[in-house]
Amino acid sequence: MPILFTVSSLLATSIFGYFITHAFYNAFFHPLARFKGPRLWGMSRIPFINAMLGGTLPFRVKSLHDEYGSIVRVAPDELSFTDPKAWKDIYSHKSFIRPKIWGSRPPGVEAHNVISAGVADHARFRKAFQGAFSEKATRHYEETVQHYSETLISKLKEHTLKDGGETAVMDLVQWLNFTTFDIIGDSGWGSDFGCLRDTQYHPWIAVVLHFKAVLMAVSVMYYPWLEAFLMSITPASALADLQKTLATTHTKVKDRLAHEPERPDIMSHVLEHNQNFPDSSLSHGEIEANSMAVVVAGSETLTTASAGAVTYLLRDPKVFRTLVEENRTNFSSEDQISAASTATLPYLTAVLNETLRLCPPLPDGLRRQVPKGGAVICGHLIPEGMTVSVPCWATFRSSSNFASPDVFSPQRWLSEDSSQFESDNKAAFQPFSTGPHNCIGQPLAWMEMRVILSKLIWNFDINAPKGTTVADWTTQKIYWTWEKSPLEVELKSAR
Ligand code: HEM
Repeated sequence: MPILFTVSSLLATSIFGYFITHAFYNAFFHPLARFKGPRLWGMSRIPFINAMLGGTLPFRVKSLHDEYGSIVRVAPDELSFTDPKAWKDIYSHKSFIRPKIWGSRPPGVEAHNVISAGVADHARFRKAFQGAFSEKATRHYEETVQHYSETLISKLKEHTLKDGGETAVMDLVQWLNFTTFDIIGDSGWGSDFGCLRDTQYHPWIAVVLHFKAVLMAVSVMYYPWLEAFLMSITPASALADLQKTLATTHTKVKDRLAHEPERPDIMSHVLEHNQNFPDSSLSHGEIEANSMAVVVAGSETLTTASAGAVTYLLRDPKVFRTLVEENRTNFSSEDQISAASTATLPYLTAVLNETLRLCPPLPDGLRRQVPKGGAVICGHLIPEGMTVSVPCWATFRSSSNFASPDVFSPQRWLSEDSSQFESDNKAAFQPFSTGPHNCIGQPLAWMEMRVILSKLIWNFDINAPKGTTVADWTTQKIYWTWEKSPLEVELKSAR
C-alpha cells in the first residue's frame, strides 16, 4: 500500500511538474512569447478551449483585440490578426493549410475532403469542383433555387391563411434551414432532404448541425494522450448517429451516381471532370467526402445570412422600409424575381453585405498552419508550425477597420452615400475568405441570399410578434458557427 501511494504521488508530482515547466516555457521562452495577449492564454491552451466550449471564443478574441491590438497571442502556439494585410499574407498562399486538428476526418472515413486535404489533394479537389461553382454553372441551379423558394413561400402562406386568418407567427430559422438544406441536397447530390415537404428536419441534418460535438472532439485532440484514452473507452454505440449519417451520405451519393438528373447538378460537373482528367480523378470515397463537405458548407451558412438579415431589418424599421420599397417598386409580379434581376438591386446587396459584416456565417478564426520555413505576416516573421488566423467577427467589428462598427448601416456599401464611412477599410471585409482555400460556393450563395430574401419581402409583411422585440443577434452562442435561436416573426401576406 505505501509503495502504491509513493508511486502514484510520484506520478502526480511528475505530471504537475511537467505542466508547470511547460507553462513557464510557453510564457517566457516560446517563439511567440514576444506577442501580446493575456498571460494565461499564452501559457496554456486551456483558456482558449474553455471559451470555445462555452460558445464565446470569437467574442473573447474580439475583446482581446480591443485590449491588445491587431495581433494577439490567443494560445501558446496561435496568433490572431485583425489587420487587413493578414488576409493576403496568410490566405493567398496555398501552402497555408488548415491545422490537422481543425481538418480531421470522422472516425472510419479514409478519404479526404477540401477541408482536411493536404496541398496536392486540395488542389485536385478544387479543380474537380471549380466548374460546378462557376457563374455559368450556377445559372443552371437557379431553377432548383426558385423551386424551393416558391415551396417555402407557399408553405408559409398556408400557415398565414390557416383557419381563415391573415397572420401567423413562425420560426424563420427553422423554415430557412428547411429551404437551404433542400436546395443544396437537390443541387449537390440529386435528392433533397424532404424538409419543406414534411415540415421537419431530416435526422442527417440534426447530426451535422451538432457543431458543439465537433468542437469537443477538436478540444480533446489538443491533448493526444487524452484523445487516445477517450477513444479507447468510447463504446461503438456512442458513434451510432454519426455512422448512420455517413451511411445516409453513402446511399445518397450512390443513388445519384446511378441516375442522370434532368438538369446538370454539382455532381454532373465532378463526373465530367473525372472523365476528362482520369489522372486526377476523384475516387468514390473522395466524391462522397467532398459532397458531404459541400452540403454542410452550403446550407446553414445561408440560414445564418438570411436570418441575420431579417433580425437586423426588424430592429431597424427605416432600413427595412427602404429595402421593401426597392423590392416592391422593382417587381410587379413574383416571377420577375430572379438571380439576374435581384443582382441589380443596390440596396439589397448593401443590406446583405452589411449582414455578412455583422453576422458572418463563419465568425471564428479561419485557422491556418504556417508552412515549412516560416512566413512573414503583417511584418512579423512567424515560425513554421504555428497556427494563425483572421477572425471574421473581430475583424469586421473592429473600430480600426470600420466606423461605428456595431451599427447596421447598409449605406456604408453605397458609394453615393458613404461620406460617414470614408475611413472604412473595406479590404478587411472578406466574409468568403480569399485565396486558394476561399469559399468555392460564392455565386450560389449570392443567388440564394438574394432570391430567398426578395421573395420573402415581396410576399409578406414581416414584423416582430406583437408586444415583442427581436433579440439582439449577438446574444447567441458560437460553436464555430452560430447556434441560432428560433427567430419568431409575424408574417402577413402582402398579396
Ligand atoms: C453566405 C454564405 C457563405 C459564406 C459566408 C461562406 C464562407 C466561407 C468561408 C469564410 C470559407 C473559408 C473557410 C476557411 O477558411 O476555413 C468557406 C469555404 C467553403 N465554402 Fe463557403 N460560405 C458560404 C456559402 C457556401 C455555399 C453556398 C457553398 C457551396 C454550395 C460553400 C462551400 C464552401 C466550401 C466547399 C468551402 C471549402 C473551400 C476550400 O477549402 O477549398 N459555401 N466558405
